[in-house]
Order: sequence, then C-alpha cells, then structure tokens
Amino acid sequence: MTITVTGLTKRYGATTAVHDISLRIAPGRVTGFLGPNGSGKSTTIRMILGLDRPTAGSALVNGKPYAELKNPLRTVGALLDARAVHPGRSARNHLRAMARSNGIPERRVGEVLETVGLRDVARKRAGGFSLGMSQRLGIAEALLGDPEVLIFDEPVNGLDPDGVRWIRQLMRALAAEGRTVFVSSHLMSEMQQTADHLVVIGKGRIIRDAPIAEVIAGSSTTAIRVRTPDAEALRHQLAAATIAVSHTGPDELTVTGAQIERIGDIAYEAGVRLHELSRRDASLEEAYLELTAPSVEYAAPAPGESR
Ligand SMILES: Nc1ncnc2c1ncn2[C@@H]1O[C@H](COP(=O)(O)OP(=O)(O)OP(=O)(O)O)[C@@H](O)[C@H]1O
Repeated sequence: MTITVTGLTKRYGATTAVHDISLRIAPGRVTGFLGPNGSGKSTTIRMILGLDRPTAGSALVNGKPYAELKNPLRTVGALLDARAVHPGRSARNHLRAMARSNGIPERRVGEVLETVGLRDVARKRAGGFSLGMSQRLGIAEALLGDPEVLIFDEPVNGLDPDGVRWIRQLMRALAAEGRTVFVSSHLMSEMQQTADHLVVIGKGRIIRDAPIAEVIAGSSTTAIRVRTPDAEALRHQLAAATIAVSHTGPDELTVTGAQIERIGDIAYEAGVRLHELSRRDASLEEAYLELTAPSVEYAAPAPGESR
C-alpha cells in the first residue's frame, strides 16, 4: 500500500506550515522524514492520518483519504508524539478496548504485547509506565490492527540504547514484510542505519526525496582522496575537466563533486600513477545539515560565537 500526497498545503492564518508538497511513499522500505523544527513534518503526518484538514491538495492511503478507509486501524497504524492512554487502565485493558471497538481479534492483544516486550507488565497501570514503556505501548497500539502502513512520529524519543536498537530492527522487519514504513526523526545517525529512502522538508517544502545513498553521495563533504607521486600533473588534468580539487599536498589531492571512476579514468588517460583512490562518504548528518541550512528557522549561535 502506498501513501500518495499531491499538492498538499496547510495554512494556519498567516503561517503556511506545508506548502504544495507531493510525495509517493512506497511499500517495502523505510522512508525517513527529516526536517528542522517547525518544518511541517507533524502537520503532514496529521493530514495523512485525517487529523488535520488540508487547505489544498490531498493525502491518500491506498487511494483513499484516511476518513474513508473501511478499517482504518487495520490499514494504517500510527505512533504520534502525544498519546492518550487512560492512566488508570492496564496496558492490556487499554489494547483490549481498542481491539474491541475496531473489530480486531482479541488474540492480537497478546501478540503485540509480546512483540513490544510489555507482556510482563501488561496488567500494570499504564499511568505508572516510564517514558520508554509508554512509547512501547504506543507502538503496540500502532501494530494492533496488523496494518500494511505504519507511521511513526519520533519513535525513539525517550528510549534507551537497547530500545533504540529494538525500534530500528522492528522498522526494518516491518519493511521487509512488504509494509510501508514512514518515520520522522531528528536522530541522523539512527536514520542512517534505518532508512532506505529519505524525504527532507524545510519551511513546508520538499528539499529532497531520494534514496539515502544518493542524499549522502550528493553532499559536498563526500570527497575522493587520491595519492599519487604525480599530484601536480593530475591536478592540471582535473582542472582541465573542471573538477574541483579542494586540497593539494606533495603527493595527494582531495577532490569533490566527481565520481571516483571518472577520476580513475582521467588519471589512466594522462598516464598518472595512482597509489590510492578512495572515497570518504559524508555522514547523513553532514549531508542533512548542508541541505537544510537555508531552511533552519530557529538557529542558535554556535557556543562561543556572538550574533
Ligand atoms: N495548530 C496550529 N496552529 C497554528 N500553527 C501551527 C499549528 N500546528 C503547527 N503550526 C505551525 O506550522 C509549522 C509546522 O509545524 P510542525 O509541527 O508541522 O513542524 P515539525 O516539522 O513537526 O516540527 P518539530 O520537528 O519541531 O516537531 C510551525 O511553524 C508551527 O508553528
């Protein structure tokens, strides 16, 4: 099942939270949804879930607006920031009530409690849960209807390293089962290990919608290092091919903005001997910060720097 967003726009008075975005979020992979604070991620997710009405455009799940889905919880499972669990209710009773009112078989309650690791505390009051346990209960809710589409808004908030790794493995497993997994996060190192595809948004507009490998390769901090006894000769050849050399040492060059194969070919054709030709990939964090720098609304000066 695909999430299809077309020309989606949301205005709150004078603020345009989401501005004419179009996306196709495909099944069988984890799509990360990234963007600075206030860039419109939650607003977009709320519109996909029918919790907010678009000013213009549409957000469809399997071709239909959320409100028109026959069995919404069995189609789309979601974990949002704010969850409302009656604090006096046990996790099990809470899930049972949800299952009952949504035509979900009761055996799913035991299954999801097992999946999220809350089986042993299922009879305890949810009000006494730690942040991490509440987060797991929210995920149990999302999984309850065994939906094909899963949307997680900041799922690793408050989880310890073990919980963070568990979420990563869960999302990978859900995508491997062919489900559509859409997840927002501010944790770049985590996203780098979890997502196949990224949507980056800034000030309500799409900045990038591409496989994660492309996003990283597109960063100017992805560089190629060349070691050669003929550095000067190679530098001339690269300049002639308008390839940027960012650093030259006595027997080495650092090159940006070119494919490694191209550099190897240029060296070969010029008869330049290479002792090393290697790529240093940018981290997702570097690529992300570069992409979103113009869209950051709430920037603080760097420590020790005045504005
Ligand atoms: N109910 C609302 N009324 C007025 N403005 C709103 C409302 N909801 C969101 N906004 C505004 O819309 C913009 C986008 O907010 P949104 O919460 O979607 O961003 P976000 O990317 O999820 O941010 P964060 O990473 O901080 O959670 C912000 O400028 C926000 O102030």
